[in-house]
Amino acid sequence: MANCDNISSIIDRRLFTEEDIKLMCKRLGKELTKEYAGKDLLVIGALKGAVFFLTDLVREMDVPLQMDFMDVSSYGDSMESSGKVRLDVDVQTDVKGRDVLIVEDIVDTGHTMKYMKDLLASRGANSVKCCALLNKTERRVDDVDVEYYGSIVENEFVVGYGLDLAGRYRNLPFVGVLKPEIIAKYTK
Ligand SMILES: O=P(O)(O)OC[C@H]1O[C@H](OP(=O)(O)OP(=O)(O)O)[C@H](O)[C@@H]1O
Ligand code: HPA
Ligand SMILES: [Mg+2]
Repeated sequence: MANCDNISSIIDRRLFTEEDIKLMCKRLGKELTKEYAGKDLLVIGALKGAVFFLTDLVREMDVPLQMDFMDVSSYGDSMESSGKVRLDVDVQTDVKGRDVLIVEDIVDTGHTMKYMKDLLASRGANSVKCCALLNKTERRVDDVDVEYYGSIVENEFVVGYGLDLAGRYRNLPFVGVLKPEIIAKYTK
């Protein structure tokens, strides 16, 4: 395990500052307010990565909505997807006939998003769209529509604002890239 005495000792580069993220949430909140006006919206957050983005995003949305969560994971302690999505905790809400918006921190290979979209659609949701803070298009394996996103991100492993490496660094208030020597401690 790598120690994290302070942020500057582990971060190589900051890609998205707190201000950048705030602006993305505001822009997306406005777009989603238009999209879901007059609809019976159910927002589903993908735990654990989406937790900060979801709570900031929904507070920028001026529509009545309900929230639920699904705990899905496929990375474990690795920087590569296992290719298998594990559903640890399911939603408690009946999605039949509902307009569903899945909120994610990142769409990378697309395995997780495709899994969630297919599952919720198979349960009879009226519509299933998604909103991700980051869209790592270069790494896509599964062809899945990402209807709303904050920014495209290059093919680098990022942490912060919910995004983790082996469960750590989620609580950084910005998104950045770890120093190579920190990554090395997790990959040897
Ligand atoms: O597009 P993909 O290649 O599937 O990657 C994206 C998914 O991977 C991460 O979750 P992870 O499995 O690490 O679980 P976590 O959200 O609990 O960190 C991230 O939060 C997304 O849910
Ligand atoms: O770049 C990433 N960082 C953290 N978690 C992730 N899950 C998929 N891609 C990433
Ligand atoms: Mg996740």
